[in-house]
Amino acid sequence: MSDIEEFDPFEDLSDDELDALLAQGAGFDGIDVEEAPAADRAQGFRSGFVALVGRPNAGKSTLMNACYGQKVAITSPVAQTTRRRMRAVVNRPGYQLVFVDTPGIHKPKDGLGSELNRSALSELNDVDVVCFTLDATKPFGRGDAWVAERVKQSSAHKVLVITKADRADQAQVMAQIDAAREEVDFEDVIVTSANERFNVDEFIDLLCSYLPEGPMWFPEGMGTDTTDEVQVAEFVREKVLLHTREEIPHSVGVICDYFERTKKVVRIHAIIFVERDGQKGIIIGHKGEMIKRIGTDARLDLERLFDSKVFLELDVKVKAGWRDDAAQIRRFGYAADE
Ligand SMILES: Nc1nc2c(ncn2[C@@H]2O[C@H](COP(=O)(O)OP(=O)(O)OP(=O)(O)O)[C@@H](O)[C@H]2O)c(=O)[nH]1
Repeated sequence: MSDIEEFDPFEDLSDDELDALLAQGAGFDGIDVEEAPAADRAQGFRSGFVALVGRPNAGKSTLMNACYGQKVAITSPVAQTTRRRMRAVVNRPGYQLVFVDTPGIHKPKDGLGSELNRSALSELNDVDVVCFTLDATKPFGRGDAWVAERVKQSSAHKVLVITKADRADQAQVMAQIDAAREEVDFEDVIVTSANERFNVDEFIDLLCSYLPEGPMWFPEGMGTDTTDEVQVAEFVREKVLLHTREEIPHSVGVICDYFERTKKVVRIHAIIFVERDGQKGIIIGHKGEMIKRIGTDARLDLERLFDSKVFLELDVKVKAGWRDDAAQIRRFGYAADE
């Protein structure tokens, strides 16, 4: 066994050691926006934060990626894919928009679910614009009304964003708009399809029109404040979500505990945590086929992301009941105040 394989942040490290590791960026968001470098800008520069909120699966992450022009947040058909507030910076001449993708707001079934809700709701008053994302293909339900009620209480500008218009007819879209408008007095409504890039640029222009005068929060060229280790953990988790079914996706947490970039190659080690031995067996698969598939798919994505050859090594470990354990949720980086 190599040193890397023996490394387990949950079992071998004290809390202090783990904190020191995390401070270096292992698995967690790195930059505090408050301390982000603010470049001097000519007067009239406008900037601000835009939160995408809505039910799980509404298409928030896909829309943010489309606005950014590259994959920064993972997406999947599995509800509650997003567990971290991911930020993506979009620059336009005279403007800087910082998108904040939030976890889908839902009725929580465990500690993790409650934490995800807290994380999403905490953004509502911390941003300049709140975008209520509403899936055009699903009828407006009680869950949507609940989210709408929270949006209504936000002091930010409010925009209704209908998503997945490519899969809905006009009557469905109109019904969604009418239902949402019954709940909230939106300042604007826009119908989009991230998949077909329909109204994506128009959406960005619309958001820019709401931005207050402000500094450049992130230097040009910095697209996200997410660390390499967080990107790795998220991309690996996405492949688990895409290749597994039923309870597995919700039981999985991933941490990247080794990341080394040289001129020629990126070497990575990540651990996939599940809650039960049976789940570990499913992730590994018959003769290791499943873990191999997850690893290959994640590696291909990471090679694109880092524009480099990547060596990715994965381990699978069991951490029973982590979703109801606040300390573990925090260690994965899924806590609301991360
Ligand atoms: N047809 C179509 N599908 C879309 C579009 N946008 C998103 N989807 C699909 O909808 C599903 C959910 O998308 P996500 O972007 O992960 O949704 P989310 O709101 O971030 O979900 P959570 O992480 O659960 O909060 C995925 O299967 C996407 O491919 C779109 O414009 N058109």
